[in-house]
Amino acid sequence: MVEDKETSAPANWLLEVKDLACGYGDTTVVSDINFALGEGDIGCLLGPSGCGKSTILRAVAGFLPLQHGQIHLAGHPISVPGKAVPPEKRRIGMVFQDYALFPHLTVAENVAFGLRHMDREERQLKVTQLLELVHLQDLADQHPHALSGGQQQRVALARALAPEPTLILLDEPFSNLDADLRRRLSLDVRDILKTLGMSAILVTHDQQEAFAMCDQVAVLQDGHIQQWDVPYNLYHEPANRFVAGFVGQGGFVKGRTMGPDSIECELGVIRGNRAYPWPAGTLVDVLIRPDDIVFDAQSELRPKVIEKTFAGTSTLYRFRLSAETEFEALFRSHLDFRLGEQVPVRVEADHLIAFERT
Ligand SMILES: Nc1ncnc2c1ncn2[C@@H]1O[C@H](COP(=O)(O)OP(=O)(O)OP(=O)(O)O)[C@@H](O)[C@H]1O
Repeated sequence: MVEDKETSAPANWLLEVKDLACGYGDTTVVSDINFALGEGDIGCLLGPSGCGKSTILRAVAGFLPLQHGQIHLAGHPISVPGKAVPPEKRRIGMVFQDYALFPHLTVAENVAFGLRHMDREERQLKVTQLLELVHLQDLADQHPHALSGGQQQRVALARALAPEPTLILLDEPFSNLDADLRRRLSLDVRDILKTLGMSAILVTHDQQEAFAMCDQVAVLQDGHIQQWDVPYNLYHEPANRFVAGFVGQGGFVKGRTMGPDSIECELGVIRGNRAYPWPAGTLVDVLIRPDDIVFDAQSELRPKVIEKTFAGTSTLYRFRLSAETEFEALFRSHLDFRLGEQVPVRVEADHLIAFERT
C-alpha cells in the first residue's frame, strides 16, 4: 500500500481509494482517506479501537455508501459519485473475526458454498485444492463445531478464496484466538495469500500481527491516516508522536537540540541519522526504544532498575535515572540485574526521533 494523493498515480494499482469520507447517517467517521494497493500486496489498517478501521473496510466491501471520494478495483470504478457496485458483484472476499461458518454444513460444503455454479467434479477438485492449501484436507467431512478456532478460521479463509476474488478483506480475523495461535496463523495466512499472489487488507489493532503479516501498514487515529509505510519505517521513522507511541515500545525523554542531528538529554548526547530544522536550544522530547539502550560496563550513566519483566531469551528492564527520566531497555536474559541495582548503560541509537516539546 502506498500513499496516493496524486492524480498522476500509476494506473495499475489493484485497489485505489481516493479522498474517501464515510460514516453513519449524518456523522462522518473517516475522512481524507487515500491509499493504493498493488497486485499481490498485503496492506493493513492498524489503529486503536474506534478509529475507523472497519468503517473503511465496509466502504471497500460495498456495505457502506461513501459520503465523498472514489474507490477503484482492478481498474473498474466500484464506488464513484452516482454509482456503487453492490457487494456481491465486487469480487471481494471477506473473513470476519467470528468465522461466520454455516454450522449445518461440513468443512467441504462450507468451502463449496460459493461454487454452486460449477459442475460437481470441478467443484470437488477446487474444494480439495483449497483444503490442501489451508492444511485441512483431513477434516473435510467434519462440522465446524468439531474444529478449533484456528481451524475454523482457515475454513473461513478457504471459503472466501474459493470464488477467486480479486481482493480479500480480513477484519480482525485472529482476535478470538490465543496469542500463540494468533502469531502462527497470521504467518500461515500470509504464506497462503503470497502463494496465491492474492491481494488483501487486514484490519487489526495488534501491531505485532500487522508487522508480521503485512507489506505496508496504515496507522489510523480518529478517522485519519497518520502514516503508511513499511513496518521498519513506522518503527524507526514515525511521522508523528501518535505513531511513535502506538507502534512499538518506548517512551520519551526530555532533551534540547545541540545541532541539526544531535540532542542533549539526561542520557547524554544522542546523535542520529537525520537532521531537524529546529535551532540549537529547542526543547524536544526524544524517543527512546528499549533496543536503543545497551549495557556498557565502562559507562558512567547508572540508572536504577525499577521494574523487570523476564521473557525467556530477553528481559525488559525499566530504569529510573531521575524523578523525571525513566526509560526501558531490552537485554539478553543472561544480563541479570536486581530490582534497585544501578546498571551501567549507554544509548546506542542511530535513529534519532524527536518531536518539538509543546
Ligand atoms: N453501525 C454504526 N452506526 C453508528 N456508528 C457506528 C457504527 N459502526 C461504527 N460506528 C462508530 O464509528 C466509529 C468507528 O468505528 P469502527 O468500527 O470503524 O472502528 P474500528 O477502528 O474498526 O474499531 P474496533 O477495533 O473497535 O472494531 C466508532 O465511533 C463507532 O462507534
